[in-house]
Amino acid sequence: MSAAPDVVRSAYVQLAVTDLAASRWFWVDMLGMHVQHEDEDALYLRGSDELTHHSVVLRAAPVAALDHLAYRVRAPEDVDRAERFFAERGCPVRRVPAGTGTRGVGDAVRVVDPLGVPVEFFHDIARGERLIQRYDLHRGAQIARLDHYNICTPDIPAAYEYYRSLGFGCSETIEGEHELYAAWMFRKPTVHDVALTHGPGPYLHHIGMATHESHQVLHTADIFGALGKEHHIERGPGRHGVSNAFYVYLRDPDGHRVEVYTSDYFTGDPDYETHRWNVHDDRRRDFWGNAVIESWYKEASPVHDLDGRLQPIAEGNLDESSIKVGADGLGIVKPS
Ligand SMILES: O=S(=O)(O)c1ccc(O)c(O)c1
Ligand SMILES: [Fe+2]
Repeated sequence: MSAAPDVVRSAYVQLAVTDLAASRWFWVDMLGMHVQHEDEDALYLRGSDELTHHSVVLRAAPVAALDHLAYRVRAPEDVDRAERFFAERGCPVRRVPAGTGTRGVGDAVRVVDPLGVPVEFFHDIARGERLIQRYDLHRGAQIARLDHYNICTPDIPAAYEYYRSLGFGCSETIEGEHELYAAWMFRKPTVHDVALTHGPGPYLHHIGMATHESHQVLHTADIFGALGKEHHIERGPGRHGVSNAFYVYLRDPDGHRVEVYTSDYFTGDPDYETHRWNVHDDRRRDFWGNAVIESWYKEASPVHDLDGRLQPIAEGNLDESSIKVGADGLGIVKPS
């Protein structure tokens, strides 16, 4: 088997959205992302810390779905490695030469990975102006950068092994007596580039966008409330057990879930050890034991194949939301 591509980080997501103007209001006016390019077909957005062309592409389409996730790889040769790695595993693979794929991105390869998720691997990408200290342009949620993806898949152990084969570390897990319910996997030295959530899939559960400060997470909730748009707030604000991050979950106009997320921790030492949570610990999902709204477990975005067709869904065999533990808030009996 060929060597895995050297993945640097989760780099951008392309979402199909049904109303570009409504999406622009949510992602630009409310989240404060910067427009690198826009036309009648798509918006190319980035956070204030991001020096590459975009981290979110919103493509006008009749049906809302995930077009693809994208990982940046360390060198151009890693695009070739990715093509070989996935072809050898029998995955659908399509080379996307520079100028034929997503605006701003160079030579790339797109695959449907073993979990059924459409993923692009690229190295070359156009640069954007340095906005890190353009505080005059920071607004709304003041999103700094894309931090992670969260995907729903019915076989977490298999998904864990797949991402380990790509060289990802595992920062934290949620485990039952015999079951693995969730895992957080990283290449960049933070808690995750991708989280694996048990459930029917493949689905995109959410995109995690990082801010620098917890007050920006609180401000995000306040501005949605101030505008009478509180229905876009789904869960939180709160403090995660897993990752220790401060968070609020939003739903965009198409229902795509976005987490505004800050203050997780460093995972870059070679001997980092996975932190394991028991599924019966009601601090795992919310460190203060707050309930997790059922929609957070039950709703997610469908994903496309390489031709833009919706992928079939496989059912899962575990249901964490059925665990009668404080943090899930579903008919919960608090421990005495
Ligand atoms: O709810 S969890 O504490 O499991 C959690 C941790 C980190 C995340 O990014 C997340 O979306 C959810
Ligand atoms: Fe997240």
